[in-house]
Amino acid sequence: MTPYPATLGVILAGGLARRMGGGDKPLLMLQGQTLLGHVKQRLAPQCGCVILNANGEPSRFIATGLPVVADSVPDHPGPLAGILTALEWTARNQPAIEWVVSVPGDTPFIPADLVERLHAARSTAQSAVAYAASGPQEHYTTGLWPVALRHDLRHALTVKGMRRVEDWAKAQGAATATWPIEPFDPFFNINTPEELDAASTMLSITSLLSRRFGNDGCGEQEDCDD
Ligand SMILES: Nc1nc2c(ncn2[C@@H]2O[C@H](COP(=O)(O)OP(=O)(O)OP(=O)(O)O)[C@@H](O)[C@H]2O)c(=O)[nH]1
Repeated sequence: MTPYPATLGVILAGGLARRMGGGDKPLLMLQGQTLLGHVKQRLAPQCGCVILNANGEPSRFIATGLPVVADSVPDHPGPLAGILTALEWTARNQPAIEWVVSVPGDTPFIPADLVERLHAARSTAQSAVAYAASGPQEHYTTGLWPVALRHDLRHALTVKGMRRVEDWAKAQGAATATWPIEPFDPFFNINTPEELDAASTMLSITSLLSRRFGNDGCGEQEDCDD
């Protein structure tokens, strides 16, 4: 039983990965596991269920065991489309769940207390939404969004032409939850081959630390029917 309301997790993998040279960046391998596998392993214990937002042929993600949901608006308008897709999917398929947390598929070190602290931040600030920060850096795509705001978001995206998650989050009076960047940034994200190498080094260090000092909070998720 979590100390916060039931929350669906969406892993955002709908981008074009241009800086990586295209292809499915979340399927790149990081020490024997895909980036998606790392993200899922950290997110699943925090959420009632997890879905994958990705475009194109869904069968290439079959090994993840996650429901794959394509953008509900056309032409790759950016991560807001992935958030909208998850809010609408949840309203349709998991009507008892009122919250969605979004995490990019290229961020393999998300914290084990992500969802708990995002809920705490929006509840303390009495805000409708919350997003993550680390040190001075804000991570708008790692955020907590109420399913009830799906109509507002669809309007912002398709009628007003809004594109930046930052703009929509701030229009809702977003709260922020901030994590330290020492010993490393838990929202380190991978855009280039060099950053994939850096992540491998970071993973070696965290594995060593968790073997020495204990559990890293990873576990299994419940079933998530679509
Ligand atoms: N659903 C959806 N997600 C997107 C879209 N564009 C980007 N994203 C996701 O938003 C997050 C941040 O995206 P970016 O870093 O801007 O794009 P990227 O595809 O990861 O990489 P670049 O193309 O190199 O910028 C990633 O999780 C992307 O998968 C989109 O049009 N639709």
